[in-house]
Amino acid sequence: MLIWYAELSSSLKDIIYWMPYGLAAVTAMLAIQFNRRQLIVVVLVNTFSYWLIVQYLQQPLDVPEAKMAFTLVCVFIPCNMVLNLLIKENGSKTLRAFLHYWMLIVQALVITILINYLSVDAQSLIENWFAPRPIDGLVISSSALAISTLCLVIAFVRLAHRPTSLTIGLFFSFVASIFPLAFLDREAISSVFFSASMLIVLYSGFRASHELAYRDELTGLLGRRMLFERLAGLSKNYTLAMVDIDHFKKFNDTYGHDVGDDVLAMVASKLDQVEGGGQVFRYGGEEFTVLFKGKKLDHAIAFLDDIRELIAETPFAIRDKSNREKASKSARKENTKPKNTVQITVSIGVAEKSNQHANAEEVIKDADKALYKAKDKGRNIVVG
Ligand SMILES: Nc1nc2c(ncn2[C@@H]2O[C@H](COP(=O)(O)OP(=O)(O)OP(=O)(O)O)[C@@H](O)[C@H]2O)c(=O)[nH]1
Repeated sequence: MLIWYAELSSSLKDIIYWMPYGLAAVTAMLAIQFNRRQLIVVVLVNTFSYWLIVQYLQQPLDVPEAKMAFTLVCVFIPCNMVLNLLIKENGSKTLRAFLHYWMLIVQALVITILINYLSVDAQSLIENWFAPRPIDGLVISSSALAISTLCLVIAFVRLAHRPTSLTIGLFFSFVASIFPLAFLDREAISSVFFSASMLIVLYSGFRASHELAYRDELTGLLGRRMLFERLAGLSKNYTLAMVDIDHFKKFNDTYGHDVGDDVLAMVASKLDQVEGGGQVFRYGGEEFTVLFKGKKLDHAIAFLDDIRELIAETPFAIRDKSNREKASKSARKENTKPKNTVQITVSIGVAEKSNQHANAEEVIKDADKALYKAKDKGRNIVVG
């Protein structure tokens, strides 16, 4: 868009000018629908910043109000974007969410007042800190650059700590929003980059909602719904394995449901390391499915056996709760450390899609039959 902008018709230029507002409206509607405060905050930050740029920054930066607007927007965007990433998502209609919106509205009012009504002396005091002193052709000031860089580093650490679709989207929408600040002299740059920023959060909002519907919360694996969707798109040439944790009921009865959940998560993370092109799904309860697209039975069995062995060789640490309750305070400290370990094993039944299978359900049935055989044979084994 930026490359061809000069040659575009005036009506197309108008569309580009209004695009950030249009995308903001769409994102806001979806954010309310998805119940996501973080998306609404991005909409508010971007909409106000874009308005500020359009309103005050279409003139040379040495005009006092332009200088002040630029100074403030360079601090407003990074600080609010990083804060948004750091505050945990807890819905768009909670008290905390409304406080956050109000905080932004107050900031927007203060900024507008500062630009229009602050005395020249007070303005120059603020500008001494943040004024746009160009560095190497960039318009952004060194202090604004320092603030943006610090906020980007914090946002990146947050992203690395919890890389979900939404945090990835929030991070890159932040990058897209601060980018034009360094190149404000280019025509239409803010329209294009604020639009990009909105599109990124819009897309990540869709991704996050999609994952919510298709991902299993406990294990982080894709769920049964996604398995059947994937299977519907495959006609032939795949191998499918059903994986079941051995004696899991006994385990649950002995150590409790919470420890059982930990075991499920551990087995899921080990299974997810399967090689050879296997994709893992939580089928339900303590059963998992591994799908090998375009692979033969022997190929799948070899990789599944490796993963079965890996699970059997990984000791699972149990915290002894009952003893902890009886123990004295000092002893309690001791007991919070893993006390004993247990061995977890899985049995695996495998089936390859053939002409005799009319549909995916029949392949699953055959893999289930093989799984029963594995249990009969004494468990901790792969049967194909
Ligand atoms: N903690 C926990 N337990 C679950 C979950 N889903 C299913 N279970 C338990 O998994 C157990 C399944 O046990 P069974 O199907 O009887 O079989 P098993 O004890 O694993 O024995 P074999 O399969 O014959 O080796 C039941 O006790 C369920 O309550 C879950 O999400 N969390």
